[in-house]
This record gives sequence, structure tokens and C-alpha cells, in this order.
Amino acid sequence: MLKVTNLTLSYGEKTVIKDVTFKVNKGEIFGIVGPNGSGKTTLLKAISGSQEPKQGHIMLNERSLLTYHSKELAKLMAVLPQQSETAFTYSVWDVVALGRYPYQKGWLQGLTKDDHQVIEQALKQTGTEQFRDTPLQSLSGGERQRVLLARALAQEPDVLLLDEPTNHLDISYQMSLLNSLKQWSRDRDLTVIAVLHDLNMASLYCDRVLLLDEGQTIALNEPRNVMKKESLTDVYKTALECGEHPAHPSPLITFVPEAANEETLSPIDLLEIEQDPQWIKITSPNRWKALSSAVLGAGFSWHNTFVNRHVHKDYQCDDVISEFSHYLTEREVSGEDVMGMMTAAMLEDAVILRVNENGLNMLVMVTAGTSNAVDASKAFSHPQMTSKIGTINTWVFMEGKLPESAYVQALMTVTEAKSKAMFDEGIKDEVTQTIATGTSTDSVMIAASQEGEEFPYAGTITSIGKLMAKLVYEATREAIVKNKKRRGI
Ligand SMILES: Nc1ncnc2c1ncn2[C@@H]1O[C@H](COP(=O)(O)OP(=O)(O)OP(=O)(O)O)[C@@H](O)[C@H]1O
Repeated sequence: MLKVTNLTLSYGEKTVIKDVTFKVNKGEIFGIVGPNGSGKTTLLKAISGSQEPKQGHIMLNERSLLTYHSKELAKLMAVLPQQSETAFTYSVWDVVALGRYPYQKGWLQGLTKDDHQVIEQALKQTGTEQFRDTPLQSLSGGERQRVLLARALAQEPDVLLLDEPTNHLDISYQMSLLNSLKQWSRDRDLTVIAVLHDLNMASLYCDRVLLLDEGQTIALNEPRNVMKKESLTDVYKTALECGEHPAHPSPLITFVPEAANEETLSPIDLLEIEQDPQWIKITSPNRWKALSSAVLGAGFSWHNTFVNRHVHKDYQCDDVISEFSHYLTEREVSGEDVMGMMTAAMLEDAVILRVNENGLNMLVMVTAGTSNAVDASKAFSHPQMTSKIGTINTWVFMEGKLPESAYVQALMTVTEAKSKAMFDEGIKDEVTQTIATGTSTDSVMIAASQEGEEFPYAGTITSIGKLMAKLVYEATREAIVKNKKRRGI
């Protein structure tokens, strides 16, 4: 539909778009992103025909853009500019009606019935019907933006050019506008070329994205292939992370604020450990990003309080989460902040190991009760689900930045180390009389400070994996020995 080849654009001596080439397909939503001054608006102006190329050319429907008459072009292409005109004293209806200008044969010809219908539809699609008699200048920025979009739609274009269309819109109108664009591109093959500042909106809604920096193409691809941490950090000079959207298959970009001032103590040194027969509570002034299978705060979440709570071995409850939250409230701890586990093991027997060597800083806590030990390879032969609380709870705190993939590797590392400790302590599955690999209700947590050195991997081949495995193995064995003694084994 639109083909831009070796396009170079300048203001006087200043070149702002340098040798840019891309195609936009019919019905596509094509995003242009990049930092301030990277040339997005200038490029859009060239596509709309209002900025002449210094070099290169633009083809629309296989025909050079330069050969179109302005009225002819306006039937094919509508523009929603970045700055909305404020000098209008026209009513909203009149402004939207201007969108029908390319279809009028002469100055004096009035609007046809069809024109009226198109105008009404454009007002309806943008939710601006209620303002039809209001002067444009007395509307808010967001309302005015929607009216100008209605005017663009009234042009019934094949291509819609939008320069930061969500600029003045609140989140609900942003989503509603982009949802509508998506719908129109699917239903009516409307081609949308939009300059967007919000990288997440571009990720969610664009079929492809062009990332510009200083007038040059840095990347041109589907959002998933453009929104990469390295290139975005480089282009925007901002600390950010690219993850996965929790409910949609698109990348999610999150920005990382700079730490206010440098802590001199390691985040592990700042952990406060409270240990008594009722609970082990570790608190931190900072939040840690944890991955856990806990009762409270499971999955990935950020916590500053970690509770391993002792419960009676016959503990039974229908709504464990509410009961646990109530337990915390009674102890004046906010449940929102807590990663919480339970165990029937005696907390006096907990093993806490702390290591700071070769730049690796780690703390491991294990409590072990093994009366519920299970051989995972034979768990299927256990007669029924038991809900005994003989449990091994394993916590790892490590200083450093870990990507989510490394948490998954750490989980494997820790589980393997725990199983080996069970093996070396000869803990058997009472049902199958084979060596147990864990208990049926074990829980694990990996917490990283997300400050300091980056560790991309945490398997047993890595330095952190090796240390983690060693500490978890030693702590688990020691905790099992204590548990055996207590049970008189
Ligand atoms: N009319 C003009 N005359 C001279 N230079 C201009 C003109 N318009 C823009 N520029 C310059 O061209 C460069 C690209 O501007 P442009 O508006 O295309 O960037 P942009 O990526 O859209 O920026 P923003 O995100 O701030 O809207 C900038 O350095 C800008 O100062």
C-alpha cells in the first residue's frame, strides 16, 4: 500500500531522516517510535505529502505521492496531527464536517445525505456526539483530540496517519481509541501509521514497529523483536526491563528508577531475623523480588517480610490464605507485604547459613520435617492425597540482579540439592520404602535483591548456582539431622 524508499528529509542543512526504507501493508497498524527529536513527526509529514523528500521517494498504491492532487490524496489519507488547532471557533459538528471537504465538487455545493451519515457515524465512533454544538475551543484537550479524530474518520480514508493520538487521552480513551483502530483495520482494511510515545501501547496494538534514533532505522519488525532491552536502553538512555505481558502475548516494558542513594551495607546485612517457636520472621528495609510456592505471596512478587510459621501437625483449614492473613493481622504484620509459609517442624531446628565470598552474598534458611517424605518417581502409588504438614521449607536470599529465567534455574538447582540431601541422609518414603526426593508439601523461595551485579543464569554450572546448591544441601542435611534427633531416629 505504502512504500518508502531511501528517504532522506532535511530542514535546511539539518538532515533529520537518513536513508529510511520500509513498506506498510494494507490493513496494518504500523507504529513509529523513538526518542524526542528522532524524526518521527517529520517522517509522518513526508508520508502525508506536506514535507518534500531531499532524497528517496514515497509510493502510495504504486504511484508516487508527488503525483497526487491534494483533494485526491485527502480521500485516501487522513492526518491527525500532534498539535491540535485551538483557534477554531467552529462547532464540533462543523469541524467534523470539514472532513467531507475532499468529496465536495465545488465551494458552494452543500453536504449530501451521505455526507451527513458519515459525519454522524464519525461522531458516534469517537463518542463526541454530545459535543456536536459545542465550540471546539471550549473542549478539553482529550475531547478535542477525539473530535479531530472524528474529522479524520469523516474523510473515509484508506490510510490514517496519527501523530501521538493518545497524547491528551486518559487511559480509558487511549485503550478505546486503539481498540477502535484495531477493529477498523480488521473490518475495513484501514491502514494506520501512528507515532506513539508509549512503548507498551505500541507493543499491544501495532503489527510492526519502526524504531528511529537520530533519523535512522534502529529496528523494524514485530513489537516482540523490536522491544529488546539492549536496543531500547541504548536509544532511550533509560534503565528499563522487557518482560512478558501477564495477559497478552506481547512484550511489556517497565522502567527502573535510579536508586536515591547508594546503600553501603549489603541488602543481606540489612535483613533482620526474628526466630522463636512460633515463627521465623525475616524483615528487610527493601523489597526483594521473590519466586515462591508459598501459601501467601506465591509466584513472582516483591516482599519485605518473610514468615515461616509453625503450625500443629494436625493443622487443617478450609481457607488457609484467610486464616494466615488473620494470623498476621493479629501480630500487626501487613499480609500484603508477606511471603508466608507454614511448617509443623520445630523452628528451633531451623538452619540458617550466611556466606559472603568472592563477591557472592547469600543467605539460606531451611526447616525440615520428613515424616511426610515422598519419592516423587513413585508418588503415584501413594493411596490418596495426604495433607500432613511434614515439610521442608527452603529460602534463598541472594544479592544481585536476576532475570526471571535465572529464578527458574535457581529453583531447579535448589530442588536438586535438597533431593541429594534427602538421599545422603537416607530419608525413605514410608509407603514405597524407596529413597525420598522431598516431602509432599515442600515449599521453596528464591529471593534476589535486584541490586548490584547481574547474574543471567543460576544453574549448577554458574558461580551462584554452585554456592546456592552447596548451602541448600548443607542446610537441608543439618535440618534433617536435627529433625531425626527430635524424633528419636
Ligand atoms: N520546522 C523545523 N525547522 C527546523 N528543524 C526542525 C523543524 N521541525 C523539526 N525540526 C527538527 O528536526 C528534528 C526532528 O524533529 P521531529 O519533530 O520530526 O522529531 P520527533 O521524533 O517527532 O520528536 P518528538 O518526539 O519530540 O515529537 C528535531 O531535531 C527538530 O528540532
